[in-house]
Amino acid sequence: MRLLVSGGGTGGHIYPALALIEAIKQQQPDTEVLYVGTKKGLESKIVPNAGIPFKTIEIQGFKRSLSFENFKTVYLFLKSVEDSKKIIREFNPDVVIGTGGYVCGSVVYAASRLKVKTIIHEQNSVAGVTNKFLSHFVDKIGICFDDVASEFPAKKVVFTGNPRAQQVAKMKKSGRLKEYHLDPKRPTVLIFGGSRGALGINRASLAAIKKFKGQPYQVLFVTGRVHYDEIMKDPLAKDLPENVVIEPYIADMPSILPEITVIVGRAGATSLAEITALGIPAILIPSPYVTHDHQTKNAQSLVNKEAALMIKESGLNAETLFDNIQVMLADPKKQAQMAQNAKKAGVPDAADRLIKVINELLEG
Ligand SMILES: CC(=O)N[C@H]1[C@@H](OP(=O)(O)OP(=O)(O)OC[C@H]2O[C@@H](n3ccc(=O)[nH]c3=O)[C@H](O)[C@@H]2O)O[C@H](CO)[C@@H](O)[C@@H]1O
Repeated sequence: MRLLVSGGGTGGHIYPALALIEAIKQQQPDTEVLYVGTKKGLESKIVPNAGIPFKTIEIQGFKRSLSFENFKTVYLFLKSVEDSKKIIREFNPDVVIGTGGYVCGSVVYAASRLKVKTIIHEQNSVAGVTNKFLSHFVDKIGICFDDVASEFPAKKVVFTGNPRAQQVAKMKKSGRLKEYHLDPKRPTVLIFGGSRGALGINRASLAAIKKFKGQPYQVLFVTGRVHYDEIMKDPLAKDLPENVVIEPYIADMPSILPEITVIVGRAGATSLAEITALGIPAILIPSPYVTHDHQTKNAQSLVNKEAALMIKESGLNAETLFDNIQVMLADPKKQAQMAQNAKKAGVPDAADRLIKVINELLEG
């Protein structure tokens, strides 16, 4: 099979694509893959590092108000559709898959104009702007939350779950925490604010560091690459307690997740797919800065199943962060129940489900 994938901007759109590619290559080793992203998005680092052929186009998102920038955006969109067509003609894919982010808008649209088979994957409980636009042109739409189905043409929608879940579900404890100078035998709290880090979570975590001192658990606090230097300059990050480690980014998150006792983080859809794939108790702090507040909706779906706790960003500070961690760590019964509930919400065969959609589309 010749597979062209596009999705980017943030990790939440990139890692599902990489997980899908990994699963397809396992099942159909002669598959040829090309990934199309932008230079500016995280994909320009993550995808070549994963050894996947990568090409870029130039694109930018629309501003909400009428502005000169929007004319530039329209120009860039039309140009990027032409550039995408060139790449598609050269690569000659059997199918083009978009996993979200502005970049896949141009690529998948161009593919549909060239009559190439197309699929989009929507990770969230609220449809992204790009996927909503593309839903009129594509053949199939893979979703991860039932709620989002009503936003798309019904006959195209298939519930697949997020392929990243399958990649993570098969991971076992491997002692990798040692690489971060942590003890794999000690309960571990992982704090991170999605793929780019989150200022609010970073501030509260920084202010909570002194409280973590002497606790029976250890804390791996991941700041996000762009925030790391600033955090490390802060006096609160000096003389860290022996049980706190600060890192800018975890390149191979699936390898450490099985060793994590509790996750504190945003409620990005791909993070939630990982949490539910393994059944990790979580304290979720949804980003209030995303379209239609979709992270609150993502998080609420787990809270309703008693699979996670939620703190609103407006109520987040060192005390609420620390107190929620204490409550969770002090109650193994609650942890186990939450883990079980989370796992029930997981879709550990999501990549296989999406591959089935691809195969059926190609056969049909
Ligand atoms: C601000 C924003 O627009 N966020 C969106 C973005 O979030 P974001 O890109 O943060 O996505 P998610 O939280 O869903 O996923 C983050 C991904 O990055 C990985 N990771 C994170 C930190 C790290 O150090 N190493 C690492 O590998 C996680 O394991 C996970 O696979 O895409 C998600 C999926 O469409 C949406 O639900 C989010 O609302």
